[in-house]
This record gives sequence, structure tokens and C-alpha cells, in this order.
Amino acid sequence: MDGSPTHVSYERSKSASNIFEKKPFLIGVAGGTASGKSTVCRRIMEKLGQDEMDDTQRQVVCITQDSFYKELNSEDGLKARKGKYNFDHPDAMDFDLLLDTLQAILHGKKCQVPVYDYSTNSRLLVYFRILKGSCAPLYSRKKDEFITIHPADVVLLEGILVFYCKEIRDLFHMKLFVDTDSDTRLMRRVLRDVKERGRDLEHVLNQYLLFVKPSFENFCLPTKKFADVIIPRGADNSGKL
Ligand SMILES: Nc1ncnc2c1ncn2[C@@H]1O[C@H](COP(=O)(O)OP(=O)(O)O)[C@@H](O)[C@H]1O
Ligand SMILES: O=c1ccn([C@@H]2O[C@H](COP(=O)(O)O)[C@@H](O)[C@H]2O)c(=O)[nH]1
Repeated sequence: MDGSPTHVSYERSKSASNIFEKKPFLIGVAGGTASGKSTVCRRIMEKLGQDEMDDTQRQVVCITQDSFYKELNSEDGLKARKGKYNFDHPDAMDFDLLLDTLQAILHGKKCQVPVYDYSTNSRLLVYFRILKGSCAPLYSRKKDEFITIHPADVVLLEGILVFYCKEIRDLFHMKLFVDTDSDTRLMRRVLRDVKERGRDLEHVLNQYLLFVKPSFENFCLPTKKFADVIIPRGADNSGKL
């Protein structure tokens, strides 16, 4: 990370004074693809009675790292459509923008976060995806849309590589790793990508073998050691014996 300025924009939550700005408790939720990260976040929000609340009233908000994918040039866009672009490599992520955004959030600022659409591999408005994990998205075909993250007491950030960069990792007050076995994850990924992300079976399986699995082993799994809490089986784990 070079610390160069990025296009994240944020404003003060309380214009009169810094004293009353909310400094949220930041929780990172990592784990392999389809391990259940979004589901765990959604469950946390439900348990805390946050799921039905209006954006501005929420005390717990959830952000997905997928909002911070780099925009692709036309050559990489073409590769992506053929399943030949590695979305699981750290180089695919705009970590500078993510770092700036998290720092702004930690300073109690209201932030604008890009919204990502998997079916077009680009930033588009998919309102519910970012707030409620994978539940029914509302699409708007307008490019370069942003979603407003209002100051909150707790902010959850979920994603495959949220513990990869030390600078980002060190910002979390708590780190969770959702640990779900790889057969289960592949099965869920196939169903989800075909149903919700507009992919065909061959595309999903090729991408998985070529990029998703090796990158999980190289970049995601090694970050499990940084977790404060490991959650076996994700949302299936009620904590009861
Ligand atoms: N405990 C579970 N049991 C059954 N299906 C699950 C469970 N957790 C998640 N899923 C399903 O698996 C898919 C991926 O889950 P998701 O929470 O989006 O994973 P991630 O955010 O890690 O990619 C979704 O279709 C979701 O409904
Ligand atoms: O355009 C895209 C962007 C990402 N992906 C895949 O998404 C997963 C990460 O999302 P999870 O919800 O954690 O599964 C990652 O494995 C990428 O391969 C994509 O296919 N296309």
C-alpha cells in the first residue's frame, strides 16, 4: 500500500464537533468463498434486531470486501467473462480504497462505498447485497453508484482477504474466521453462482480449479492464524453441544 490518495469520499457525521463522533467496534469476518461469512454477519444483525432497521438507525452495519474490487480494463473484463481472471488474488482488490474507507469509518465519518455487481464484474448499484449478504438484490443499472455507510456502534467487514494486509488487519478490534470444509463450500458456490451470479456450471468449476482453490490455499487460509475466534461450519454453529 503506498498511501496515495484514493477517491473515497466521506463527510463528518456530526458537523459541529468531533467529540460526539461514533468510533465503532470493527469486526473482520474472513473465510473461504461460500464459507458462510455473509450469513454469519446477517445472523449477527438479526440477533441484535438490526435487520429490519432503517439505514440511518442501524447500530450495526455490514460491509463486504467485494465492494472494493478494482475496476477492470476491457482486456481483463473479457478474461473475467470467460472465467480467466483471478478475483481471488490480492492484486484484484483495491486495498488502498478499503484502508481509507475503514479509517474514515473508525473516525466516525459517514462513508460512500462502491457497490459491486458479480454478473457484470463491475461497480453497480445492488442495494441489498451489501447490507444483507446474499438475499434478494435490487439491481439498478447505473454505473459508479455508491452506498452510504452511516456511523454505527459496530461495523462488520466480511471478505476472503480481509486479514491479508497487515495495515487493514491491525484496524480490527475482533477477527473472526468462518471455517467450512471445502466440499461444502464448492457445493454452495456452484449453486449460488449459477442461481445468483449469472454463471454456468462449466464457468464456475473452471474458475474454481484455476483460481479460487489455489488462491484460497495461498492467500486466505494462511490468514486463519490471525483470527481471535474460529467459527467451524459458519451459521450452523449455534455454540451449543
Ligand atoms: N449454514 C448454512 N447452511 C446451508 N447453506 C448455507 C449456510 N451458510 C450459507 N449458506 C448458503 O451458502 C451460500 C454462500 O453463503 P454466504 O453466507 O453468502 O457465504 P460467503 O459470504 O462466505 O461467500 C449462500 O447461498 C447461502 O445461503
Ligand atoms: O466479479 C467477480 C468478483 C468476485 N468473484 C468471486 O467472489 C468470491 C468472493 O465472494 P464470496 O462471497 O466471499 O464467495 C471470490 O472467490 C471470487 O472468485 C467472482 O467470481 N466474480
